[in-house]
Amino acid sequence: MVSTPVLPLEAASPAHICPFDQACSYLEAAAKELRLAQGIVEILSHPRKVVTVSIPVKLDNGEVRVFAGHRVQHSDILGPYKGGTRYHPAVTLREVSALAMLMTWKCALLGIPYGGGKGGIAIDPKRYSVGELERITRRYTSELIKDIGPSVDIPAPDMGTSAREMAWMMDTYSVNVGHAVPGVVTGKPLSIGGSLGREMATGRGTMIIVREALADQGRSLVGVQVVIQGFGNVGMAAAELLHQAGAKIIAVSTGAGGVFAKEGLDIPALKAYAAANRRSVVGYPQAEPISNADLLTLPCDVLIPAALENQITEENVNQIQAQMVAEAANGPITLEANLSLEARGVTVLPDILANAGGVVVSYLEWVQGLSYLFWDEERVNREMEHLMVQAYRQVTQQSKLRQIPLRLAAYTLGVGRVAQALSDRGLYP
Ligand SMILES: NC(=O)C1=CN([C@@H]2O[C@H](COP(=O)(O)OP(=O)(O)OC[C@H]3O[C@@H](n4cnc5c(N)ncnc54)[C@H](O)[C@@H]3O)[C@@H](O)[C@H]2O)C=CC1
Ligand SMILES: O=C(O)CCC(=O)C(=O)O
Repeated sequence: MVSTPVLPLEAASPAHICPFDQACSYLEAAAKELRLAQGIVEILSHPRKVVTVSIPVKLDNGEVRVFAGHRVQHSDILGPYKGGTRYHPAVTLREVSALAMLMTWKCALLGIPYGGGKGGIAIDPKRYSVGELERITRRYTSELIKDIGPSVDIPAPDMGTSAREMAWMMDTYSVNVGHAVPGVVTGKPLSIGGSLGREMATGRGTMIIVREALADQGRSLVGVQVVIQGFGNVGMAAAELLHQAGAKIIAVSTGAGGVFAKEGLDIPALKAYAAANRRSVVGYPQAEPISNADLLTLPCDVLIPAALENQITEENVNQIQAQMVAEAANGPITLEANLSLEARGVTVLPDILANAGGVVVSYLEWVQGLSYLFWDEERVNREMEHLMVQAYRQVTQQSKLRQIPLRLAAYTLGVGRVAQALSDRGLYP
């Protein structure tokens, strides 16, 4: 359906795992369900702006390297572009474009006044010193100076970045424009206008959505067996909060491998172990080692992929034994695998709902900053929970009303709101 090649810089990856093609397929499915006009779908199938920059940086050893950085602005129909900044070696323009599109539907679904954007640098941050990462981040920000801003495009952390990178971005932007602009990024340190609760927000949101979905099945979190792939910002927060709520986290993993304990892991102890071991859980003594592949297929009540895209594919979907999969990561299930899980009656809680807690608290951070009024953590968490539960209820109602799976229900809500705004603004001829 996409008629013009808007992402000419790279060849598409194989169709079944190209994240941008997958994102377009979900858009098309929602558009078909909503019977949207062809022109609207055509407009929404293309990112509005695609920026790729070269980032030349002198490394500590004197060598000069050039990294590729991207920022994709998918839609600003509902407000400024909003979305994280990813540092990972597998970052490509097509991946960032897919993630930007997901942000558009996510913000619309949650009812927050943003469009969708995403950024990324193709780099393995673990291989660079703090000084090198700072120089790379500052140069990336300088290159984007005309494209970002508190009412234009507001970056935040994603995989491989954190409050530290957001502080460098905020400082670089502020120095360039000549005055402090805290609202140019969210997920900042508290010292420069960050919000309480942002660090745990994405994992907290996932915990809330899993809790609500279990409650709809007449179950509580207590004693529920959970497996989590990824033990970074999102996976660790989800693990901690689910553990506190009485769930049994039986396995978690990082890129280097995972750990498994049938009776449940001691999450605070594992967190301390990872903090002392370069964020890896490998070698944690109170559990058995397990590979990332085997972890995904463990029998459990809830599987939470919280790392990369395309982890549950046609190859392993038939081995997935979880009764519920909550997508804390963006796009961890391929199109075909998703259909297969849905056909088997597995409850799939889609990314644009299950990981929306992060952008919701980013929004609350932006609102607090703009109003120069900062809230306590209890209020931030309460406001976030309200928006998450409201969106969950809307998705389940839509699913029942239209007799469609939760993912399509979430997409019809997100896409439908953007399409309505597009039409109301008169941008559709
Ligand atoms: N940080 C945020 O606020 C948000 C993040 N997300 C999504 O959540 C996912 C994770 O992001 P973060 O936790 O922020 O990243 P992070 O960089 O803090 O942590 C990533 C974790 O995944 C692990 N990992 C990497 N490759 C892996 C592999 N092949 N197998 C298993 N584990 C692997 C890493 O070791 C690390 O534990 C991403 O898909 C991101 O887009 C979604 C919404 C908001
Ligand atoms: O907090 C934000 O603005 C964006 C978070 C994000 O990148 C995501 O939800 O995928």
